[in-house]
Amino acid sequence: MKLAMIGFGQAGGKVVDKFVEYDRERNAGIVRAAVAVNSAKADLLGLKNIPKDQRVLIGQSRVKGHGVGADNELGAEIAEEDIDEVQGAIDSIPVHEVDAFLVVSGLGGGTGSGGAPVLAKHLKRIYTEPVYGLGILPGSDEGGIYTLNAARSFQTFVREVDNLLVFDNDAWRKTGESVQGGYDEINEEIVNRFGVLFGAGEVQDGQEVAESVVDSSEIINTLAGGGVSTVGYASEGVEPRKNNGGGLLSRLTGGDEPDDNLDTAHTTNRITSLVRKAALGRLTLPCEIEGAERALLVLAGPPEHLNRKGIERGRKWIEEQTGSMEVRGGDYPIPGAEKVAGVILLSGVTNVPRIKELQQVAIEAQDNIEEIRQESDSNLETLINDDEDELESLF
Ligand SMILES: Nc1nc2c(ncn2[C@@H]2O[C@H](COP(=O)(O)OP(=O)(O)OP(=O)(O)O)[C@@H](O)[C@H]2O)c(=O)[nH]1
Repeated sequence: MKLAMIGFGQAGGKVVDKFVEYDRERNAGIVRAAVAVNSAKADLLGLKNIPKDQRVLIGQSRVKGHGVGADNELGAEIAEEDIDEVQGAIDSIPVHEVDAFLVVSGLGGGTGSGGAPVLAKHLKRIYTEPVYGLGILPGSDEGGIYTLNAARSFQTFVREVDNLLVFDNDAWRKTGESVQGGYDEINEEIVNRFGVLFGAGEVQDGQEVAESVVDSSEIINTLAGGGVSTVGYASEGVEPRKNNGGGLLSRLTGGDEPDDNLDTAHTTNRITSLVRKAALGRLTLPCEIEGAERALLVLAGPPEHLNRKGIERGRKWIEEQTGSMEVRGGDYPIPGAEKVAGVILLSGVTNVPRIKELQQVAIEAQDNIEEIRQESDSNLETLINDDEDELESLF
């Protein structure tokens, strides 16, 4: 499907920048337009692929291009104040050619955390196309203020978008490695997973169209109904069939190769196991899949390694696991690809212990911050006033 992507804040900008690169390399046709919005000038300068005239600096009069320093209330305020400048960049997007908007942001900081929900609300008011969010949760080692920001932003963002796709940095941290160091790899993972998902339904001219190919309306219908979504992914390398599959020998022998049945069974089994691995492995937002309201299964790879039976079996299995009656599924044929990938979008998930944990830590952080603020006020009073109150201030 064709998206207008808007990256808000540093993480959002970097991820959208990477999406543009992914799209260009694979000719995937997902990113119809890309915009970056930030209150920090340096972050915008660091981007490589988003066109310069599509990078919007907001809040200049308030923060002079230096960012909001993890103050997401300020982030929300300046987004509201400068929404016309953001709209200016969006005005140059041929919106009639996009299927949806995707607002991408890290939820732990200030600019994106506060600004992304404001932008989503604005877009929904103006356009009829769906507005999705891609929200990135901070690592649990990032500290109280990031957790508090994320919990408040999450709550607001979910309400303002048609669906919030979530990626949890914490679940993707490698052991012994700080989240900071691993961002490049993490961003690669984000773009890869969501790239395959959104790339489905965007068949390019001249590309093969399988009978059960996923259409972008199936992605939209899976996301419709709102709430929170998570994505599972698994892949397996395959030998691209040499181009003589339909070549001279096979044509001379009538087309069918003798081991075709065996191949079909093998392909079906591979798909079934990929579906299980994708659903039971690491999700972008770890959660219980039972109770997910809707799901979409996409099998991407060379057409000769995809088959309807495998997808049907996978779909049934997901129905059993989630208890959902709305499980869609289909192919995303990529001729010449060297792997088969199974992607599962689980939409409307509600059993998410990670969010409950985040909220708990956020409430503690909020209480602590308030306590420390009060204490520090009284400590300062004690410091600056002499014990017997004998001194008088000048004015
Ligand atoms: N996945 C991923 N997460 C990131 C990246 N950079 C930052 N983050 C996460 O995003 C959160 C918010 O950080 P930023 O996006 O840098 O913040 P900002 O929106 O620019 O806001 P301020 O810097 O406070 O003005 C952090 O807590 C990290 O968890 C990145 O490149 N990839």
